[in-house]
Amino acid sequence: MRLDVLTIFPEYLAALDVSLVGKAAQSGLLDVRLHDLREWTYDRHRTVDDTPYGGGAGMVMKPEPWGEALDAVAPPDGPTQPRLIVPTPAGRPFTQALAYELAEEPWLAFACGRYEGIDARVAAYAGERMRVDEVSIGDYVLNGGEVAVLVMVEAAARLLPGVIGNPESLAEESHSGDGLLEYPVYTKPVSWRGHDVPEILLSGNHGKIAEWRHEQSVSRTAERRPDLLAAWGDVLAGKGDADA
Ligand SMILES: Oc1ccccc1-c1ccno1
Repeated sequence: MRLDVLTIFPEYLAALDVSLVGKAAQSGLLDVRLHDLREWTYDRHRTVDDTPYGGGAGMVMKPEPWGEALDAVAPPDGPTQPRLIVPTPAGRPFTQALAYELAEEPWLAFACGRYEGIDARVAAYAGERMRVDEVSIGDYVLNGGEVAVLVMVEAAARLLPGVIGNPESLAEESHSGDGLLEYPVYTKPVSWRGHDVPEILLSGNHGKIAEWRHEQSVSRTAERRPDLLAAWGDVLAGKGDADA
């Protein structure tokens, strides 16, 4: 998978050089390319923003540098085009399902907006030749898209074959296939500062352990994410697909 990240803070993405994503890049599973948007500015101050049409506070990222950067990274006459992901609080929610989708893509490009956002014509222009998804990683506001890119790249890259040691562990994670939150986990020592490991986990009865873990997942989901259980309630009532 090729990953291009366009940003005015390429140093922010240095985290992509460490841990699992860094190892994947070193092993050739990922081809990570960082681009400083200011390479496509030509004035003395290397300006990337300007005041918003229609008034309002803050600044908007100018379309010209973005258009030239996208054309340089993904030439319009090139044989293939990337799927462009634009992190924004106004985007569709980033979910584990979308992470799996992105992990299937041969080429992803990420456009990191700052200020009040990127001139809307940039997504329209890119959409003339590539798939463009505006994506939010949650209902809160950041100063820029770089953090969101780190989140999405890690969530997708870890799903690539060969990136994590034991792919079986993917099946039991929160938001994995069954849509429930994962159960609590324990390791040695069996007793620690007055807290003991639940007896069932020491029983060796794998059927009972699986049952207990499922009960824990359901109770955690009901307590912390009743919205996920509601989705399952609809499925059980034959009203739809929990993954929708
Ligand atoms: O708050 C943001 C500012 C810029 C780019 C992205 C975001 C964001 C917030 C939540 N998901 O993405």
